[in-house]
Amino acid sequence: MLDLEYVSGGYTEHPVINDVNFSVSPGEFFGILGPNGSGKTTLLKMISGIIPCTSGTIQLNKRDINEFSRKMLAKRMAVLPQLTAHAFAYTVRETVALGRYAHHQGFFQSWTSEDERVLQTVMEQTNITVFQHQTVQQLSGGEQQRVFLAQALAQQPDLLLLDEPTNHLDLAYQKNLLDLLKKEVSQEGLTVVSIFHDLNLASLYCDRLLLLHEGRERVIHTPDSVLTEDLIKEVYKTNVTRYPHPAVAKPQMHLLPEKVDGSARTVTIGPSMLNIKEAHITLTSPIPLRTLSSGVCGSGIGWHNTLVNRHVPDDYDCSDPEAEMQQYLETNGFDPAQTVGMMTAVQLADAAYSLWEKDGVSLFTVVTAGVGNATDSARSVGMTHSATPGTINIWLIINGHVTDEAYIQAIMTATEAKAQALREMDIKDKRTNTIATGTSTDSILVASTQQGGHSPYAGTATKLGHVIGQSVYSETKKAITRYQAR
Ligand SMILES: Nc1ncnc2c1ncn2[C@@H]1O[C@H](COP(=O)(O)OP(=O)(O)OP(=O)(O)O)[C@@H](O)[C@H]1O
Repeated sequence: MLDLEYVSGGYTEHPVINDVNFSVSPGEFFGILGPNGSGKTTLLKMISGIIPCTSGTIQLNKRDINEFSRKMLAKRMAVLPQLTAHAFAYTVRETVALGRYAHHQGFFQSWTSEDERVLQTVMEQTNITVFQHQTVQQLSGGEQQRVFLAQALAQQPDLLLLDEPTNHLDLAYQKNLLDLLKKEVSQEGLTVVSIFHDLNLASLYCDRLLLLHEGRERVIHTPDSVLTEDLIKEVYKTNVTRYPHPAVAKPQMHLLPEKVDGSARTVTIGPSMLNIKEAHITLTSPIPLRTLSSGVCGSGIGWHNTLVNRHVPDDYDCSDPEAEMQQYLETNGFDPAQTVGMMTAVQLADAAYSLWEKDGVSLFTVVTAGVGNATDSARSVGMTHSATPGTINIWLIINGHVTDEAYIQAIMTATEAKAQALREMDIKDKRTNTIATGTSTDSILVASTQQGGHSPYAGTATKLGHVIGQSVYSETKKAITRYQAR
């Protein structure tokens, strides 16, 4: 529906836009990205006909935009400009009603019931009906933005051009506006071409992205292909880290701030930070640790500075252990937002721990172990619960910088070492009478300071993996021996 071929142009004899080519299909949400001054607004002005091309062609529905009268173009294409100071004192209703002008035959055509229906619909969609009798200049920046979007929607265009539509909008209205546009795109066939500064919003909402660099197209593709660390670093000249959105299959880019405060000091997590009491073992780190855990609280991936392994009675039974644990942490002065919390019925005085420093690896390993619920994972039938305590909780805190792969391999290596300790100690699944591989309620945490030495991998072929395997094997055996002696 929109085709640009070798488009160049700008404000002076030196073009801002150079040889840009792309096509947008009907019903597509197309995003334009690029650093300040890369030519995004200039390109949008050229598409809307405000600035002429010095070379190349812009076609709308296979017709050159220069062949359209202003009014004909306004019926097909609406523009939501970057918000500027609006001095005029029209009411909100009057401002939105101006959007219907393109649909009127002559200047004096009377207001029709269809005009009124569209006006009411777009004011409701943008949530501005309550302001309709106020003047635009009485509104906040975000409210004004919604009024001008309503005006653009009132034009009922096929193509909507937007210049940073979420500028001035709070979080909820950013989402509302983009959800509304997406709905118009997918249900009504509207085509949207929008400039974005927020790469993550562009990733979430756009079907394809054009990345402009110094007035030229650097790449046009899906968010997955455009939002790569290398491309963004090259074009925006800043370091970013790419991560998947936790709930949507779209990439998200995270800025990496310079370390300018005391967080740059190197910390070694070790036994001096461990506090073993009858009720709980805690480890308090002076810096947040990057954690991956199966704890009751703080599970999954996160950053936490407190680790808690709490003693519960053997008959502990609770319908909502997460809420109960949260309550426990708060009551005992821990901030649940910064804490990974686990539980065990074993006596915490029997915990085994050591700081392992070997081959350039520094690892603090803490294990509490009971084997009352020992289970052979190859033959398990689900939760088993005996009268004796039976959980193995393992903490691995790496004094170093590790990758996501290394976190996963660390869990794998630790689990293998735990299974080997159980095998050598002849710990059996009581139900099957086969060697146990763990217990039915085991938990694990891998944490790292993300400072110092870098370990990309933690499988058994690596130095880190070697130390993880040895330490888990050895501390698990020690903890089980103490448990059995009790
Ligand atoms: N009216 C104008 N007259 C002359 N030059 C202009 C005009 N408007 C913009 N420019 C120049 O054109 C270049 C591109 O500007 P443009 O506004 O298109 O960039 P942009 O990518 O939209 O930037 P931003 O992200 O800052 O909004 C800049 O170098 C700018 O100085």
